[in-house]
Amino acid sequence: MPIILENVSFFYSKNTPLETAVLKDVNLRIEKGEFVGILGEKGAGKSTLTKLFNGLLRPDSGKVTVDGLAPSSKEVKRRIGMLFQQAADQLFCRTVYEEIAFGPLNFGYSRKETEERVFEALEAVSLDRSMLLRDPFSLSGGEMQRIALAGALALRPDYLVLDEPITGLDPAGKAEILETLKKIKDQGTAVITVTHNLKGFFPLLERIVFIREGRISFQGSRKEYLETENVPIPPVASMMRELKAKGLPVNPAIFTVEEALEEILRVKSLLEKEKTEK
Ligand SMILES: Nc1ncnc2c1ncn2[C@@H]1O[C@H](COP(=O)(O)OP(=O)(O)OP(=O)(O)O)[C@@H](O)[C@H]1O
Repeated sequence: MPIILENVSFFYSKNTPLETAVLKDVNLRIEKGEFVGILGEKGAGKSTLTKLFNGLLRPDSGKVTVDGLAPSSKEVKRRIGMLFQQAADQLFCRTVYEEIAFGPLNFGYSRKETEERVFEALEAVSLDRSMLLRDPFSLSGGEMQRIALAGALALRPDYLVLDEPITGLDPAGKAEILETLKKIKDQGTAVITVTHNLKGFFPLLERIVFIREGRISFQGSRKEYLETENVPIPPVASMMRELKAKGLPVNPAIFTVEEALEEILRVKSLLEKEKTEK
């Protein structure tokens, strides 16, 4: 069963002079196993939206359910793993082991079961067991992010919700997290990420939800997204669009640099063939 939002509206500081309507009549359904990108301008309401999924915030009107359960239930806290923007802010234990074990122990799993989950989660984020006794704060930004991710994975969530998970990481750290997320999704966990980083995420997204001023202004596939006006698109898609506008018969619905190269070479050989035939 999915995460379902029905006619959801949300205000900060409701019934005060500072009242701000952030989400307006949002309808959304996220299925298990999907890779969904939540995009939109700054302040559009993306982070607020994700906080409704697991009850960190409650809607002022409308309804949120997760597999038919209320977001405030403890089971939903297990089913939805959350990872916020600055992973370091989410870490607070003395060792990497304690950090990853925190969730399972808190949910009452035995020491043995917890240990199994710690090892499994560490493997999922491609880190070595030699790391377990390290102080999390002695790690690189990318490693810290992966430890925070492992902490969320140790509860074997059905949905992983991330807010700008690669912001601030170096290129190697970004690539590691993207690869890990792809693996997690391939194993059946839904990955839902708020991001401005289209370059990194676009090739992975199966569905895009675009928020504009608190409303969903678009939801659909990457291909449909690229056909939409007034939305930011990845640099590679923008280049293909320009080539098409210049009269080259390229397919503009391209998501990765590798595909772009292949498409450009295809068109090049097509044009050369046409020229020799004339
Ligand atoms: N705790 C809060 N109290 C009052 N207003 C808030 C609070 N958190 C966010 N807001 C406001 O709500 C609106 C939506 O914020 P939100 O963080 O959900 O947007 P966002 O789309 O995630 O933005 P960004 O891309 O900049 O992270 C913004 O105008 C923001 O200033």
